[in-house]
Amino acid sequence: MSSSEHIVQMQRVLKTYRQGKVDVHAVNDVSLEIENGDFAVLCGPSGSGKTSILNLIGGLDVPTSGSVLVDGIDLSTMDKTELSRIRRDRIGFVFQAYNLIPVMTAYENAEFVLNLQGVSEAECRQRVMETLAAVGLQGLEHRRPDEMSGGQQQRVAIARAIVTDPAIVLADEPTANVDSHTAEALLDLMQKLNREKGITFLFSTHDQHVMDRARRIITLHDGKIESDEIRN
Ligand SMILES: Nc1ncnc2c1ncn2[C@@H]1O[C@H](COP(=O)(O)OP(=O)(O)OP(=O)(O)O)[C@@H](O)[C@H]1O
Repeated sequence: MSSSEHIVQMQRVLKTYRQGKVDVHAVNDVSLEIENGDFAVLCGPSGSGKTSILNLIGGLDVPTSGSVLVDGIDLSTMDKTELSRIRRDRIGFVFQAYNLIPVMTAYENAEFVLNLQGVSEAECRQRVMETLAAVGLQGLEHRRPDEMSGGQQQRVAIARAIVTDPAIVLADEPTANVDSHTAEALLDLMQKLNREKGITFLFSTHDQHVMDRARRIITLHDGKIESDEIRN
């Protein structure tokens, strides 16, 4: 398989954190490739390295050694400005705690990054309205986060993550703060976006609902890949 079919390539990645006098290998010599268009899950016990891996792929953290390529770009060769541009333009993030800007409406939260990218007002409007409709928020554009349910807020977060047409969406426990009915609806939405728009999703989760939907389940233990199952 050529590298262009891999949206993520991690080669012999080590991430070591110093905790007091002890070195913790949060990611311990992990090599991992994620295919373009995949719907993949990182699972494993608490502390096994799921968030650390997402942070490395998302350019929020740098490896102690080894390399991380996203969409063919070696993140270690990027300076801070280039890295924040890659994060802004090529990677969508969805977090457990939604991380919306509280004083902004759903529309403004989804629009924010497009403004940073310098997209024209007319194009912004079209893309934001289309994306909010795609995540089922038509008519709620003017609501602020505190006027929406947890599930609706997470839909705004998903809209914000996909409105820029990223290479990959990294979702760190996206269903952890919603009830199981809402979790299923959010997963329906993300699966639809994956199927219809070809957006690659990589999740970290403890949630069986998420694992049940995954095309690939990568299980971590003590910073290492314990098993890697591809399902049809
Ligand atoms: N910033 C940090 N400083 C020190 N140690 C860290 C840091 N981030 C993570 N660790 C350690 O690295 C290991 C892996 O943590 P990580 O958060 O990646 O695990 P996780 O699988 O996402 O856990 P959880 O399911 O609880 O979110 C843990 O031992 C954790 O304590």
